[in-house]
Amino acid sequence: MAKTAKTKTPTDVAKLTTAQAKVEHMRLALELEGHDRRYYQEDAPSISDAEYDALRQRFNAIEKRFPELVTAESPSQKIGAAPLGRFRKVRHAVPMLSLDNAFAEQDVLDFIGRIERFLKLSDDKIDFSAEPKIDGLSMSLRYEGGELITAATRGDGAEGEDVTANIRTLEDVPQKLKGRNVPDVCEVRGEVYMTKKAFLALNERQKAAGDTIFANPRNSAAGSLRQKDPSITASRPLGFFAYSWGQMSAMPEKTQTGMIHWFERCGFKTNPLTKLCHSVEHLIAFHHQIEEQRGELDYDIDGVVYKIDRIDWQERLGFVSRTPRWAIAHKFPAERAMTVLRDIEIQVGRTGSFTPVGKLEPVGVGGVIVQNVTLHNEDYIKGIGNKGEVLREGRDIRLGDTVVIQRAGDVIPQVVDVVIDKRPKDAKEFHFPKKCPCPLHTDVVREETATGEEGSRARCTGEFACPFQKIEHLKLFVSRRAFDIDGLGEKQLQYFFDREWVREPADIFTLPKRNAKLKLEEIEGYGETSVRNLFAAIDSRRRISLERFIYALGMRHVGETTALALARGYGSWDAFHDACLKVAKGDEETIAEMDALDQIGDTVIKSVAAYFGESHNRGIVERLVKELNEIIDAEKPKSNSAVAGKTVVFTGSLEKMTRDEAKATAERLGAKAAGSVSKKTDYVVAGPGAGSKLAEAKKHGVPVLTEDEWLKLIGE
Ligand SMILES: NC(=O)c1ccc[n+]([C@@H]2O[C@H](COP(=O)([O-])OP(=O)(O)OC[C@H]3O[C@@H](n4cnc5c(N)ncnc54)[C@H](O)[C@@H]3O)[C@@H](O)[C@H]2O)c1
Repeated sequence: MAKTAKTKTPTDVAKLTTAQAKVEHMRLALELEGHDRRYYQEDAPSISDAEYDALRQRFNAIEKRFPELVTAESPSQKIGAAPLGRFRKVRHAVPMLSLDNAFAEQDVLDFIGRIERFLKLSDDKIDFSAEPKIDGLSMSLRYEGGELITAATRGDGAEGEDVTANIRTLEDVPQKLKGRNVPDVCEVRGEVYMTKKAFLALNERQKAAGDTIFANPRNSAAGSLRQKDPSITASRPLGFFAYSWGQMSAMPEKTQTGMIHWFERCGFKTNPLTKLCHSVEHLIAFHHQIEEQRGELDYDIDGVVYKIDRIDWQERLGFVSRTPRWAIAHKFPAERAMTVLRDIEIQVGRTGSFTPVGKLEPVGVGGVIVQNVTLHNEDYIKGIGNKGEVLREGRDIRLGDTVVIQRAGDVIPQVVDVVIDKRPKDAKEFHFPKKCPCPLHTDVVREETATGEEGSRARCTGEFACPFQKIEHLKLFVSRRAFDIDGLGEKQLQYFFDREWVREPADIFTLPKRNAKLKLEEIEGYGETSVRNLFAAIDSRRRISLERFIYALGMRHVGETTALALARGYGSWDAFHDACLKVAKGDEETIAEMDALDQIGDTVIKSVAAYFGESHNRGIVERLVKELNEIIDAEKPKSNSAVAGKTVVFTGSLEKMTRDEAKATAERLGAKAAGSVSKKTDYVVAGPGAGSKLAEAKKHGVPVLTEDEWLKLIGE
């Protein structure tokens, strides 16, 4: 049963204790990682950009106050997300970076102040190139001998996806650069976007054909570009504006604006609103002017980018982790609109958590028709929750209310205000369900937070008995980081689920056996080849690593990192399974053993106990294991390597591997990969763009290795 709500507003960062900061830092890092994955890899964000920016600002404020919490893995050090396996990977010759954000004018003044101090300027005049910030996706186009040879997305900044065939279908991208004396190697970078008109027309066509409806032009541009079949990309109207460059064998110009004109001479389109500004007043006036024009533009923009015009100064200023020091994005405030809330529906997620979704009278906000709005949780609807402090503290949301919704280049907008004057007499209070809307009508409880307190989210207690959770769990089971079954995406899974062909993970593995009856090849969209490929993909997963297997079980609070920690801690499935059964029975010794494992605490243990305490779950696991050939033991960290017991910090961008890979290799060899440099650090491995950590290493006399030296040291 739902307990009484607790009113909680986040503690001011300045008042956080070290312990509180650590917990919140970890929680926010996990939350941001999830959002990054959904946004960059799946083109399907679940919160608005404004909400995301607010989370990130708080996260950054915590790291600023507690710099010891910054690790190489922190979202503040990362760009975008690693490319998915769908496309060939392309390593960028020069990393593709993100941009620092300014929200208020003071942030812009601070940015300029930092530049003046860094360059030690006194009377020198700084010129800026001010450019609309196009809300699309960045692209790097590599030309050799003037010919287009590769096109890659940003990915995680170091590696992107090879989308050359798709990019070749864009009219705005020349196959061959125009003009004489074009440098031998030119990497032209810019933004791929879809106009608002094209986006609305595409959605109409998608709707008529019963296909995916895109949430906004950015998503539809990303989705249209990242198609396996280039003819689909060709049928979608995508534009490209050039504004930047990567590797250049020679620089044809000395300024940013000069380069923009050069791009035009090469045959590219550049944004016509770009302006050379000579002072901060100029920049701010330009920002206001573009903000006013924003609604009339045919493409989405979410701010203005200011860049130092002189390229030699850009080079001197360099980078700080994921952003250049010489540029900043001055964002626009979120767009708002007023509409009526008609209904509230409850969506049930994989772990049974409830998300109330507000059904709105459709309204246009910044070129997008909005019909749904996330209402987060019960407290939020009552106006008392964490998110409730946004303008409407104390004001609840009722069915029939006129609400102000906000969207900032985002997908799921949020309610920022309730117009009490417009509240109709018959506006109805919303009673949060005490039973799950699934056919089983299971009880609902309030979720616990990572620190064990009562959270604001409600959750169905049905676990795998609840059909809503079952399908969500199956989606996780086949996802890329779990069993990763090629050809078995959400759509196919839903199809099989609705026909009761797949109701639990083991059913996936018995599909080939049952096909004589099911005849998948007769389903529309399938054929003999695709069914053969699907079965081959299923068979190839009958051998799986222990950490993936544990993650795929979908236990609450057991994400990838925890799954890895458990796998490493127990080594084999038998040992882990045995421990889980004992934990479920309350065996104190086994609980203490699990508790002693690195990164495992009370919350995970409770969740393991709850999961294996259910006979239904034990049956699911048992039937699944029977279908597999091998659950591969987890590799225990090696202790006889040259780096066993050493502490290493990776900084800058690495050329031959991602930071994640580097860290994982170090850990496998028994080293500890730390996030910050101290006297205790044994090695700092520094790649291009290394900043403060390199300076720290020098200060403490810690040996600094190049990536190659590191690889030599570990014998790879
Ligand atoms: N809603 C979510 O769940 C979610 C998740 C992750 C990120 N986001 C959004 O994405 C933003 C962060 O994304 P990001 O790291 O790509 O940074 P960013 O979008 O704030 O800025 C960097 C990007 O701006 C683009 N850009 C457009 N015009 C440009 C120009 N003229 N010059 C240079 N760059 C230009 C480039 O693609 C570049 O990669 C956040 O502020 C957030 O709003 C949202």
